[in-house]
Amino acid sequence: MKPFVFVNIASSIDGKISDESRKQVRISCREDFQRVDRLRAFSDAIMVGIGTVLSDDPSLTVKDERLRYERVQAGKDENPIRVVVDSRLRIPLNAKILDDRARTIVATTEKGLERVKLIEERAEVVVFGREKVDLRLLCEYLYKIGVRRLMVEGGGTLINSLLREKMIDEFNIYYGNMIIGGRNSPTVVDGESFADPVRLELISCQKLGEGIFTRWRVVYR
Ligand SMILES: NC(=O)C1=CN([C@@H]2O[C@H](COP(=O)(O)OP(=O)(O)OC[C@H]3O[C@@H](n4cnc5c(N)ncnc54)[C@H](O)[C@@H]3O)[C@@H](O)[C@H]2O)C=CC1
Ligand SMILES: Nc1nc(O)c(N)c(N[C@@H]2O[C@H](COP(=O)(O)O)[C@@H](O)[C@H]2O)n1
Repeated sequence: MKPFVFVNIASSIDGKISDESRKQVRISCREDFQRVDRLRAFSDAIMVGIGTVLSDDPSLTVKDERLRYERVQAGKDENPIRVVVDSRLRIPLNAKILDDRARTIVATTEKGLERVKLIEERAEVVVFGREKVDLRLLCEYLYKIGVRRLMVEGGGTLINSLLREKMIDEFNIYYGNMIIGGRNSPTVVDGESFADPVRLELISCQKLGEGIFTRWRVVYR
């Protein structure tokens, strides 16, 4: 069994999620950040790859105090669980994601065992796989500990692997009113191309702020 897995990501019109510096680019408008905050609040866990942690140093917390309050009223923690996929435990000890604002799970492999003790002082460490984190096992584990809605916020490398494993149920993509360009700028799905393109079904499409918010169901064949 696995959680319902959905991606939420902000893209430029040319499909880029950052520029060639790989630093965080503000693509979403105010309305979209509010939408993302609600989505976070209604998720049980939020997952990112270590590339995103090293580039953006995200906190992955719910920003709106009222939404955190509503979670507590519903018997949940203030913030969803944060999950980092990090094969070699490269996560910096001062990463915001390791602060005490939310429970954090760092998923690693047998290649990441050297730093386990250090990280375990700040987060739960789980080991699935030898070279890359086994995402299927990780998702099964998350389901076992009660995660039913898993929000994946990127980046493109992690999303590619999850798609190959047929783990993603839905994409929520906000297209901001900009072109970023750059052959080496990260995209929504990076890494190797698919021999047979992954097919999607459009669920909805709406103007939001200055951009477009789209939802897509993944159709695996
Ligand atoms: N615009 C947006 O909404 C967002 C943009 N970004 C951008 O994306 C970029 C980071 O993306 P990436 O470099 O692609 O890194 P990523 O966040 O996808 O992490 C990939 C890394 O995770 C590790 N990993 C472990 N097991 C893995 C597995 N089974 N499959 C895949 N990866 C595995 C590997 O070290 C791999 O290099 C940054 O520039 C960031 O700003 C990231 C999130 C959202
Ligand atoms: N929704 C959205 N729009 C953008 O324009 C973005 N650049 C991102 N980036 C994602 O948000 C994370 C930062 O989260 P915190 O504000 O630190 O909680 C970042 O790591 C990306 O995953 N998202």
